[in-house]
Amino acid sequence: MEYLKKAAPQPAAATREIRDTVSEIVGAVERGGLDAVRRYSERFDGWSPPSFRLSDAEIRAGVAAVPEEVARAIDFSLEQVRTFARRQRQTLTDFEAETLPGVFIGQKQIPVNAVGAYIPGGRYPITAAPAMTVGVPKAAGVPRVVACAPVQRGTRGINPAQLYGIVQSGADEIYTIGGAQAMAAMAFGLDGAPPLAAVDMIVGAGNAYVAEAKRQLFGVVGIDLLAGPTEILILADDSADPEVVAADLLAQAEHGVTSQSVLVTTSRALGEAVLAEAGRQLAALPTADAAGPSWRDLGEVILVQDDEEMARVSDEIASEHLEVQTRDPAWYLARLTNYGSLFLGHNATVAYGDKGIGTNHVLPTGRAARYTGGLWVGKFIKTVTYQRVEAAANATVAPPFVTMADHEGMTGHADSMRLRLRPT
Ligand SMILES: NC(=O)c1ccc[n+]([C@@H]2O[C@H](COP(=O)([O-])OP(=O)(O)OC[C@H]3O[C@@H](n4cnc5c(N)ncnc54)[C@H](O)[C@@H]3O)[C@@H](O)[C@H]2O)c1
Ligand SMILES: N[C@H](CO)Cc1c[nH]c[nH+]1
Ligand SMILES: [Zn+2]
Repeated sequence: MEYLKKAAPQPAAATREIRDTVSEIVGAVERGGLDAVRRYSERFDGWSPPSFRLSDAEIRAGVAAVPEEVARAIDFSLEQVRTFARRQRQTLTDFEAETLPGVFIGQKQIPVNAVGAYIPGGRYPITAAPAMTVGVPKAAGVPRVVACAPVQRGTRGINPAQLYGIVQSGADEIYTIGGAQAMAAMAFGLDGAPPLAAVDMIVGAGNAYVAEAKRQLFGVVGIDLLAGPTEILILADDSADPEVVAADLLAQAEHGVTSQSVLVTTSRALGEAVLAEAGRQLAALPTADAAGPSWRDLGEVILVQDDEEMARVSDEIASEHLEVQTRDPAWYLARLTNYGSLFLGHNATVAYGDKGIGTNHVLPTGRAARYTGGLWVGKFIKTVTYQRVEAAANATVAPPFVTMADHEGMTGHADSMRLRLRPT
């Protein structure tokens, strides 16, 4: 393995300042409710409306500003994401098995009752975000989905295209609240007129304060996963087009200076061509863009011997997004084990996934793909279990379990089971 370009060491994920600020905000919202939310909203966003919850009239006025072509594109994206989520939902089934005569063990799929979805603002108000975090829980059958999004800087509301996406995705309540205070508000609930009833789970991507709030609120509520700065890894051989590979690396570098873009290749010629091409594409950008520093500091090009070594390095990196631009992508589909989402062949691109080809764009970062996949319909569904036992089966199951409980000294447990052996 040889580095044709090596990244600088990654900055630490959450600084003490962020942890302390978020801890203060979360504590204040828990104790002070709406007053605390208003205080932080004024401080960080200059935003203090009479009510944080959008009325029907405000929603109508907001979405009226969305160009028709943009609305149709968002509809298309939402439809793709919903279609795939519904197909995934069908893979989660209830069943009951008779594991011993008279012993019935079953599982049931129950949607979470109330979900809070955070829709991030930012330099790029991402219009596919509502499909991922509102549309998918709705496809799971979640009865109540609350959406929170920050006020768009310099305006008096949520970005209209994001608001359109939130509405079309089926949100039941919409609040113009951003940051850690939004996450805490959804987790603890707010008194007010109308009140915001606490949810059971909070999901979605956002800045470092939003991610840290999710981490601190885990336990009070469930969370989806900790989705940090975007990453891309491309595996390519000499069949790949350097212009396409460079464009795909720089597309994710656009997310910000903490985004990592890595190419692993079996071809020195391709690696060198991609480096030259990335330089050319960056120079052609109209403005000084985040992609520049991100690629310069965190971009990496690694040369390997063969497909097997390429797969081993890829599994070690465990990237959020993984593109395979080789002659035989099917071999990689069968071989690879660690990635958030896989993009197979020369036509598939992370950007398609980002904008809503069907898979979710909230994905594990920072090597979390070693142990989890991304957000999906199953995250909003609890697979719960049950047992039913017929009287005749007590004679089979009670004796070994009573023996175990007696051996452990757990007399209460033993008695609970012995009682089932009494003649009726
Ligand atoms: N992984 C994904 O799927 C994905 C998608 C879209 C956006 N993102 C990320 O979302 C983020 C959007 O950035 P953003 O910050 O503009 O929007 P945001 O919506 O994540 O956060 C805005 C809020 O941050 C809070 N905030 C700002 N400065 C603060 C401070 N000093 N102390 C406490 N709170 C503060 C404010 O309350 C504000 O409402 C980016 O980091 C982007 O990479 C990720
Ligand atoms: N790449 C981001 C995290 O998967 C999502 C996104 C949406 N639009 C652009 N990018
Ligand atoms: Zn992206």
